Amino acid sequence: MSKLVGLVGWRGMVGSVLMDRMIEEKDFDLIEPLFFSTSNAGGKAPAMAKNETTLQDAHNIDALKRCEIIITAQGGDYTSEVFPKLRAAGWNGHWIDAASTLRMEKDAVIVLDPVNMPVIKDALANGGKNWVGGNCTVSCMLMGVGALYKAGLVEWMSTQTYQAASGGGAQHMRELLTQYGTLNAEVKSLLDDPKSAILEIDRKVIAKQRSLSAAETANFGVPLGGSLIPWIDKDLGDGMSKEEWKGMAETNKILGMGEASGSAAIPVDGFCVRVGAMRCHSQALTFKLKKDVPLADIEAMIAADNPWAKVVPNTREATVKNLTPVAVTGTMTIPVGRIRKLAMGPDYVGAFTIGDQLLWGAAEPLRRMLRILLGA
Ligand SMILES: NC(=O)C1=CN([C@@H]2O[C@H](COP(=O)(O)OP(=O)(O)OC[C@H]3O[C@@H](n4cnc5c(N)ncnc54)[C@H](OP(=O)(O)O)[C@@H]3O)[C@@H](O)[C@H]2O)C=CC1
Ligand SMILES: N[C@@H](CC(=O)OP(=O)(O)O)C(=O)O
Repeated sequence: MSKLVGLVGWRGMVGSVLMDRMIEEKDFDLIEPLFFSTSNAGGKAPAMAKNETTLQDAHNIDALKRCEIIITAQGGDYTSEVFPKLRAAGWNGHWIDAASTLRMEKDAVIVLDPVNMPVIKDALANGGKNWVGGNCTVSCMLMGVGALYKAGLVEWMSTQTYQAASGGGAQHMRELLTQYGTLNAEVKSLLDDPKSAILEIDRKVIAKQRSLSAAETANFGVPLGGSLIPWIDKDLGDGMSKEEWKGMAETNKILGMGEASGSAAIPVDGFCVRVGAMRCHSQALTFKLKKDVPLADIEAMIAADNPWAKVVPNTREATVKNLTPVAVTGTMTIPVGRIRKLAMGPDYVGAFTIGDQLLWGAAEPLRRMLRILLGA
């Protein structure tokens, strides 16, 4: 008989991408899904439901306890509230979670199996039950350049990110587009007139950006359309943003290095910046390698690492065609381009990589963990 798999958060943004991927990969053929809701218990479950066609209350511990596996993309508050109660009630099933809440717990594994299958297998063998998707920027980065870490070549890495609006959630994506629309409307008549002065357009745009209404900046707090925000997530009070902190903490935990394993952590640091892209996170990487490795070898390692990492030749033509959020959105491909030795010395390598933060950055590692648990 198929395992009963609870699905929580399936209609949210991450959850919807997860459902689409599960349908595409025929994951529902392998499970008996039980759909939960925090807002519509008793309502009709989506079409993927088989025998269990009524939405269950996502706060009902007895209903959750029926499941052998639970996948949640409902959010951190939900995890904080429900997970401890469920475990305290004696539930011993597998918990697969998109939220960051449990990520750094000792008994949780950050799942990204093309990169850390040995870590996952080891945890499974030791009775592991808690599986958490990684931070989107970290997961996309490791899908692209994980080969260099696996080969033990990285002495340190610096990241400069260009993160999409979707990282904040659906409302942030809407807000970005609304701001773009407002700015366009402000100068539409001047744009329509080819003879109008560009500095007049520029003056009107900046005046509008500086006077956007509170409603138009409710989510980001400041304008993002035509601007950028060099701070993502909480202020840790030591000059670092929480998103920047995750870079080193999660990279090392995923790889089974650092605190988790008793080995020295690889330093990873840089700046995380929100830009006006929709759902792809991009990042410029600087590596200090432990030795001088020929570029061709680096490219070959990256290309051979997993079926999704694709080396983009370091030419203008290939880069502008293949290495942009517009090219990557909605695809599983993780292009890695601009790979070149840097002026600082032969051990210094630069690269630029992009990933769809809702696919490899959120949904995909979860459904792949489900497959691992199902042995399929
Ligand atoms: N956004 C991102 O980029 C990433 C998010 N995550 C994590 O995933 C979790 C969920 O994020 P995200 O998907 O952005 O959250 P959403 O806000 O899109 O969805 C969360 C829940 O909100 C409820 N909801 C209320 N109104 C609506 C509506 N109009 N449409 C859809 N759902 C609605 C749904 O619960 P119900 O059906 O019970 O009412 C849904 O499951 C978070 O923990 C986040 O940290 C992880 C990686 C990336
Ligand atoms: N913080 C990410 C999105 C996200 O949900 O991250 P995390 O899963 O680490 O909380 C961003 O804003 O782009």
